[in-house]
Amino acid sequence: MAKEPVRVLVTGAAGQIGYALVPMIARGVMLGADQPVILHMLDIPPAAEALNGVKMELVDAAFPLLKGVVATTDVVEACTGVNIAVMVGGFPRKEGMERKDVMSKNVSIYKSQASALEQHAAPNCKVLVVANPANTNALILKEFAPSIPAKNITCLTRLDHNRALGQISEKLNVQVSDVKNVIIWGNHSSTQYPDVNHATVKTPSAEKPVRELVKDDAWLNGEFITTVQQRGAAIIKARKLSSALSAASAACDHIRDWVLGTPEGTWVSMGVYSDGSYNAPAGVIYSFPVTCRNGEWTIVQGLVIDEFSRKKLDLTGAELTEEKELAYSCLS
Ligand SMILES: NC(=O)c1ccc[n+]([C@@H]2O[C@H](COP(=O)([O-])OP(=O)(O)OC[C@H]3O[C@@H](n4cnc5c(N)ncnc54)[C@H](O)[C@@H]3O)[C@@H](O)[C@H]2O)c1
Ligand SMILES: O=C(O)C[C@H](O)C(=O)O
Repeated sequence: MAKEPVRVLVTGAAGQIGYALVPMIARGVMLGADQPVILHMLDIPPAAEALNGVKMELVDAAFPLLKGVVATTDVVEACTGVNIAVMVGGFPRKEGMERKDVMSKNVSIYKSQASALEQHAAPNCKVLVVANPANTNALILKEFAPSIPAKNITCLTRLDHNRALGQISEKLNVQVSDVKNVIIWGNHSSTQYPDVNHATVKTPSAEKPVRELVKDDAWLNGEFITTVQQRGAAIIKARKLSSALSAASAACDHIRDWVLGTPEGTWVSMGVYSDGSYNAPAGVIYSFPVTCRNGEWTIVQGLVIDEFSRKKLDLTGAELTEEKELAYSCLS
């Protein structure tokens, strides 16, 4: 029997991530090749015409899984009945700006959209915040939507996770699909800590630790980390626009693994409401290694954190605490 369609909201759908993301969702990349979807697309009035153009293209693409499209500038209409909300709407970072610089513009959007989601989304709606500052926008959304369970509100650090996999794959000249269990700790910002201490590569004989294969701790503790931390800025410099296709693809990976589960023996990175695991600050949205099963994520526990890593986990945690304060000062 055919499955009931799932309603997926994409805010900022007329923007560049939106343009890459909505066809992926309509093709089944996010929820599976047998899962019909109804797309809800929200943007602001100046983008209404462009949004309608995206809707026209979705119709023209004749996606078999796409059972309906709502394209609107009305936040209530956009949020009504949605099962999944991918929050991309906001102002992107331009060259030379830190993600914090876009804070005041974006947190107020997340405060008001929190209420709309709380009141109108389907029960148990899963929320992924992509727009920067992603962790803090997600935190504000959580704080101003108190009836949505905290476990349902996440932010995107899967792009950073995938970037780390990509760097290791390039360095070792192995397939990216053979690399797993990197971790992004903390903030989706230049203080994030891409950690390979538990990462492995599938080789013809066995799964081997990344450190053993790379045999270059100076690179792993230096250039590798800064490359991943600065990748967003490098893309902006090269494209004069922030990453879009990789961000859209990572958003699909994030939701797919959350809903359908992570493969056995594999974890992924998600920004989730911190319970203080690994002595990260509690009460911020912090990126942890997680596994997912039955639509729920669980933080992987018991990983050994060495002294080098400890400092980096603390640094990115301190930035999130500071961002939280800044966000509240922007809102007051
Ligand atoms: N977390 C990540 O890994 C990651 C990666 C890439 C980009 N980003 C962030 O994602 C966001 C979107 O990037 P983009 O390149 O698509 O930007 P964009 O400017 O192309 O698109 C953003 C869209 O949001 C719309 N918008 C603005 N305010 C809105 C509101 N109140 N409600 C609904 N829509 C609204 C704009 O009109 C625009 O169409 C930015 O904040 C960017 O920094 C995050
Ligand atoms: O760096 C940015 O602002 C864009 C995005 O967050 C990215 O990581 O590509």
